Amino acid sequence: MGVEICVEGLTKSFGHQVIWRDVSLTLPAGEISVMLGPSGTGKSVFLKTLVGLLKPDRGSITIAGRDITRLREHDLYEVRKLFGVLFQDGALFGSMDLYDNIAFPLREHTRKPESEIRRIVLEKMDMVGLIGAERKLPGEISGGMRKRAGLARALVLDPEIILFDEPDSGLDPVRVAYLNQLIVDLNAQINATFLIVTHDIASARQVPDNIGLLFRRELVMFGPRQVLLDSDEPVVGQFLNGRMQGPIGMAEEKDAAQVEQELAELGAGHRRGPQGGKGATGAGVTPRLLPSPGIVRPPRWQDIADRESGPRAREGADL
Ligand SMILES: Nc1ncnc2c1ncn2[C@@H]1O[C@H](COP(=O)(O)OP(=O)(O)OP(=O)(O)O)[C@@H](O)[C@H]1O
Repeated sequence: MGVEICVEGLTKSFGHQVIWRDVSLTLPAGEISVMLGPSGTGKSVFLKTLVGLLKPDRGSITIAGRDITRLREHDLYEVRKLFGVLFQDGALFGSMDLYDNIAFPLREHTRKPESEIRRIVLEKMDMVGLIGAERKLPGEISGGMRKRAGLARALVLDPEIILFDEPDSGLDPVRVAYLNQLIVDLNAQINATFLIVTHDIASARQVPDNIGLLFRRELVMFGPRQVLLDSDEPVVGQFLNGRMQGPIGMAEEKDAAQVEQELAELGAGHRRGPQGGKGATGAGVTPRLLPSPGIVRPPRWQDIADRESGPRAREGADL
């Protein structure tokens, strides 16, 4: 059913470099959340901290009633079994075919017989559309297929939580669209809690229930998708519209006077970026990507479908 992750007052530094401080948020059980932020703001560090690979300096991460920042290695090992992680490149073993790659966690962490392993591997390969590619090596397939293989491997231990580190990196827009649909479909089918780190604005607008944004060593905002898409917070608007105008600069943060001038110009209707315009919503709130027809949807999807087809959504569509 997925478990809730409750993060409170989390701070992480490497030496004197503070990565982020006082991060608090709750990833609701079974929902999809996306974490955004400019490069280097510590999104990957956040994922690694959630799974217990990095220790925070302060704060707590409560999963299934236990603060994992205080667990000993042995107990942490048990908690990690709740997680599936999709790394950026799929993190497949190059010398193993896809079948053996996907079977690896089952052979490593369980005592299941090969017949049961075969059933599970083929089931997960089917879920991600890879049936027939069992004997391919990672080097022989496309980047999109490698991601799907990595996803199948993340699924074999039936995780309650799946973390995705930039699942769309290196994929063309069509492959990203297919992967997004797969993510939404999987979430509806297995009902696990998903957290996705991405730079892809279109994905961030359509896929999640919740969006968070890390900037200037803080979590600027975390909340329901529509709240962030409607937000007047300059950095949120800049990021979700991919604009140059706003607090985020090319290599580093801009000074306050420059930001103020840019935002004033933007407010006065001076369009300079590809999607210049005021507010995060720009051309209305992007509709939510729904699970494919035929997939039995958990109850929250009905609420989303009703909301998306309600009067407000129609107003947005008329703009
Ligand atoms: N093990 C480590 N030791 C020291 N510094 C680290 C370590 N891991 C990450 N960092 C630093 O933490 C900062 C944040 O890195 P991270 O990879 O989490 O950023 P990110 O937001 O995921 O970036 P991107 O969007 O470019 O992938 C960087 O300055 C990085 O150099």
